Amino acid sequence: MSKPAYKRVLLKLSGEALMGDDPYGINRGTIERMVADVAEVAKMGVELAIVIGGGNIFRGVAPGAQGMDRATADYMGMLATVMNALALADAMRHVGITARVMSAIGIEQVVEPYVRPKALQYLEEGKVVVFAAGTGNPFFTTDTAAALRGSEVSAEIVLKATKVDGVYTADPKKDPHATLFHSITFDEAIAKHLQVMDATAFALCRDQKLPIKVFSITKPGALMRVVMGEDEGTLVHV
Ligand SMILES: Nc1ncnc2c1ncn2[C@@H]1O[C@H](COP(=O)(O)OP(=O)(O)O)[C@@H](O)[C@H]1O
Ligand SMILES: O=c1ccn([C@@H]2O[C@H](COP(=O)(O)OP(=O)(O)O)[C@@H](O)[C@H]2O)c(=O)[nH]1
Repeated sequence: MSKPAYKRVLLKLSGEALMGDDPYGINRGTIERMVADVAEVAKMGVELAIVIGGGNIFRGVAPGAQGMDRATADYMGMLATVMNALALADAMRHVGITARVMSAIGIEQVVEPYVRPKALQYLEEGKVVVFAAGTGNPFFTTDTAAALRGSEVSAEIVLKATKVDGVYTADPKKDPHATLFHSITFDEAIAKHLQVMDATAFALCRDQKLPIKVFSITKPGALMRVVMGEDEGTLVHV
């Protein structure tokens, strides 16, 4: 049997993808499918650090957050990622995967704080580490948290599992003529203002020479193909 292409990866799971076809929240079937994909990869011995988004929960409260101070709304978004992280870790437990949630903001009664050496230890022990609360700072995104944590734990690649199957010339949800890139450089992605990830995340990965693979989380087997180094999604590179 062929071997995985990576020993340690940082997987960014879209919060919004967790809602499946629901208007907001966590869809049971969707999270179970995602976790099944993740478990398959973890069981091959790939060390997995996960950053989870929060858009699925934040969407539900967004009408009430209108006009709210940006930083306050961002802290709500970070708390939303903590809920997703807890749900994800619990779903992993159900399929026999040991996961540890670490939060970037102090919330000790609920989850342990992020401590880099501890995270590295868990990864070496074969546990899945779920990073919650993004970077812990407002005005950032969980994509930037993925770039940051990926750099901190020396992941070989950031795998951005999202709702589209790669990076397009324009947002494929809005432009039916958009075409898919097989690969693209960080500088090109930033210069073209491609919105699939924010510029802060792209710039951090570029400076750390940490490649990103963008692929679909809803496409069956896509995560496994990416981990096996097969042709799937878009590679963003230096
Ligand atoms: N050039 C592009 N290529 C691919 N997707 C794009 C592009 N521009 C905008 N998008 C949009 O970016 C979304 C992914 O980014 P984001 O909203 O951060 O999702 P996530 O929930 O995965 O963090 C896609 O669902 C897609 O609609
Ligand atoms: O370091 C961070 C990470 C996240 N957020 C907030 O948390 C929300 C949820 O994260 P994101 O939108 O990146 O998740 P997604 O659903 O797109 O994966 C963001 O909109 C921000 O408001 C933040 O303020 N700082």
